[in-house]
Amino acid sequence: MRSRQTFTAVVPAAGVGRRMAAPLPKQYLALAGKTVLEHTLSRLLAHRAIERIIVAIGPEDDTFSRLPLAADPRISWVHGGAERADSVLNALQRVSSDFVLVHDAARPCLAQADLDALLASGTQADGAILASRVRDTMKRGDGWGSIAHTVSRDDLWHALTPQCFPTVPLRQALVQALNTGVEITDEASAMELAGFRPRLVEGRADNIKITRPEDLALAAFFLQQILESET
Ligand SMILES: Nc1ccn([C@@H]2O[C@H](COP(=O)(O)OP(=O)(O)OP(=O)(O)O)[C@@H](O)[C@H]2O)c(=O)n1
Ligand SMILES: C[C@](O)(CO)[C@H](O)COP(=O)(O)O
Repeated sequence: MRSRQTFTAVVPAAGVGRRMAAPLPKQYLALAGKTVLEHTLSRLLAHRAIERIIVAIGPEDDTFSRLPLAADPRISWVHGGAERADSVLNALQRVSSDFVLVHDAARPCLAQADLDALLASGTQADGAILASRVRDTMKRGDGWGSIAHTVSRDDLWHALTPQCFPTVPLRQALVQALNTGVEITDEASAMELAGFRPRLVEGRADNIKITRPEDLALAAFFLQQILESET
């Protein structure tokens, strides 16, 4: 990464957290004294190359504006959309930097060293994503609750976030993918469909996405470990 390169980050935070089965959206659940979203935003703002953050929030969200961080001049917000990709695209309309980083609000356990590594690779034409190697043996189900076959785990990765891309190609790729109706669950999927080959940057497996109830306590532990290791 060129030493002066700066980035805008987009943080999709407009989900309802169905799988979390919590009384409020998971990005606002309490984690180590703050909300999940505040930790995620703080992780990004702690990096000198992150100049601005655009947060996509839900249409009914009246919590974000009450967070102390919402007053930070580097942070602005847009309304999200029906799917994660729509939320990201809404935020991308406000991005003017050459490169953009997209990071899930539900991933607070982001280590600065991983962010450094991603930003160093993300300024190439095809972009880059943080990813962690699959460790378990992987099975494909037959749709009826049994194993169809075992999937080779050679060079098989979990796609994580942040994901970093040139802004204009990403915006175009997302529009194109959404118009084709293909399910897009991360930004790299849209870029791949548009013919790009994003780089895989190996990151920590504890950069988990808080998705199910058991993830919150795990995230609290991982976040504490990461913050202690960075002081
Ligand atoms: N329409 C949506 C859906 C999701 N997200 C965000 O995308 C990230 C990853 O999505 P996911 O973990 O699936 O969050 P939810 O959609 O809230 O979870 P669920 O699928 O269990 O409802 C989250 O930070 C979520 O807030 C978003 O901005 N807009
Ligand atoms: C973007 C992502 O976190 C990469 O693994 C994942 O695709 C988000 O999926 P979700 O179903 O929206 O949580």
